[in-house]
Amino acid sequence: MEKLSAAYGQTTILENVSTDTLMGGQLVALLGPNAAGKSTLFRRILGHLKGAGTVHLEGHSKDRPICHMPQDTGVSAALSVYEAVLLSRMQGRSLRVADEDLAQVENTLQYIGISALAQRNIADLSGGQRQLVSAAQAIVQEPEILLLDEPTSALDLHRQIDLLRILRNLADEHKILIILAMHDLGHALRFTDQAIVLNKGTVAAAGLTNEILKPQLLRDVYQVEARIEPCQRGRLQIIIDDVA
Ligand SMILES: Nc1ncnc2c1ncn2[C@@H]1O[C@H](COP(=O)(O)OP(=O)(O)OP(=O)(O)O)[C@@H](O)[C@H]1O
Repeated sequence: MEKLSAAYGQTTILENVSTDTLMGGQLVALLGPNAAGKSTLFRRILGHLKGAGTVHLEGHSKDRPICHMPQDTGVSAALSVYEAVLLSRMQGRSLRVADEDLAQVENTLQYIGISALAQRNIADLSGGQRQLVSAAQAIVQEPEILLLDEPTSALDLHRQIDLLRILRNLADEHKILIILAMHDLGHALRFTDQAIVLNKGTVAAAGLTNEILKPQLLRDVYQVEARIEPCQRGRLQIIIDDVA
């Protein structure tokens, strides 16, 4: 990303957002307070919003390499989970459904742990179940770049960890670049290798997650007094002492 900007009407939201080259195999946390511009940056990367700057995309092998899971996973269609995931798989492809497509839908439902929901109507699911279906709808497309907007916000603790492990695995084994807008800095420390911190539409910090998440940054960006210390098992933990 090179000097990206974006605006809604006359209101500038993103200014001069640049990053180092992001690579397949990385799980990148896109962090920052509410309204910092995370979802807007996804829209700008996808080209849904125009603005100055350039997104350079190199080395991809598909016509549609990027897949996006939006924050709002509201549903309107009366579809089963299986149909919804298959429909996502077929986006931008020929209308003929091949055996491979059906197999990929089944594999993805199993991978995400929602095979038992396959025949349920998506409108009847709980918020967390729906969020897992949305993740499946993105993953089933086998993208090379995956932009996920707070994909664990409706999940219980166990399923948050499950999904983050799945994403880590997708990045490691399938060399997908995954950018994950998220608020849980502990999860960011544990699962992601890189982080981009947005604050008021500009990049406050970017680099290795465990190098940039420091007390000073948490103070400046989140107005929180915190320490980052290893637990007995050596994992970095964020300990909040106070909020301004
Ligand atoms: N469609 C829109 N029209 C006008 N302003 C918008 C629109 N979408 C977002 N904004 C504004 O742009 C700013 C950035 O919003 P954005 O959704 O990108 O933030 P975010 O970092 O994803 O926030 P959150 O963590 O709360 O999801 C906010 O001030 C928001 O009100």
